[in-house]
Amino acid sequence: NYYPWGYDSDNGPDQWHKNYPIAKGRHQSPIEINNKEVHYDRSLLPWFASYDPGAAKTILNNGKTCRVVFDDSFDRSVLRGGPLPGVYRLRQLHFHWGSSDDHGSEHVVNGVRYAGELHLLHWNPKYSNYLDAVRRTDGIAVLAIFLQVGETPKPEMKRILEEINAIKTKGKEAPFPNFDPSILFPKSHDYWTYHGSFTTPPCEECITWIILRDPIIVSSDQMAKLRSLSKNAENEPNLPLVDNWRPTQPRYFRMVSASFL
Ligand SMILES: NS(=O)(=O)c1ccc(C(=O)N2CCN(Cc3ccccc3)C2)cc1
Ligand SMILES: [Zn+2]
Repeated sequence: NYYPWGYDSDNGPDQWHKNYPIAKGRHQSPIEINNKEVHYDRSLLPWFASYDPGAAKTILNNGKTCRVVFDDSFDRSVLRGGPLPGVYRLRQLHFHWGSSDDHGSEHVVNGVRYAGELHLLHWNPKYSNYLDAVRRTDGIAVLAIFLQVGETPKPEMKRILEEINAIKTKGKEAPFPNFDPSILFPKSHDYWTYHGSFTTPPCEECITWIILRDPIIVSSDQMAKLRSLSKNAENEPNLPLVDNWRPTQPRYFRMVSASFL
């Protein structure tokens, strides 16, 4: 009796371990980042993204998030440097957000919850494909950027949010050509990094997390736009797609390193 995972009380984060035992592992994400416990590592290198706008393909609503998919059939859009041993291919980006502006991010910084969190997922092409990379501790790299509500929103977010009307319900997909997600990055590349997992099932512990210290500013209206997505299919009763974030998990004996002082 397969019952899909979600974020409700009967299929939410506290239940995931029943079908995905790794969810109770020792390297789970997200986590709380506390400045007092961070290791300031001056040897950490800067990271670089070299993205080809032509790699952007489609934007979709899978009932769990809003995702933009990129062509990852060769090293076309890559992330490198920082804690990474080589180049990692950009495969998709997606968001997590709350039901109101005061929460919605997955990682929490010194007790601060942001309105949302943008994840750019990359995989290590030393493995034959994404599904193989998911099974390796150095298989995946996710660049995470916090969304903070403010008065001067980032105009670059508009392109994604304009497409929301075309993907209102689960299963809807629309062409999303010619988009370079690095236009969404904040000015500073300062980051924290640690080893963790997918924040959704299958919760594989294959991710090198690179979390930018500085958020990007979005407007309350832009967050409302994300909340206008539905997790149901077109012909079903409307269920708002909100609060698609996993609570923070135990850090156990993991080190969080910072690239900045
Ligand atoms: N929030 S996050 O960045 O951690 C994140 C969460 C989920 C995904 C995601 O789309 N998948 C995780 C595994 N992958 C497919 C898959 C691989 C092996 C077994 C089963 C299924 C789908 C990507 C990023
Ligand atoms: Zn995510």
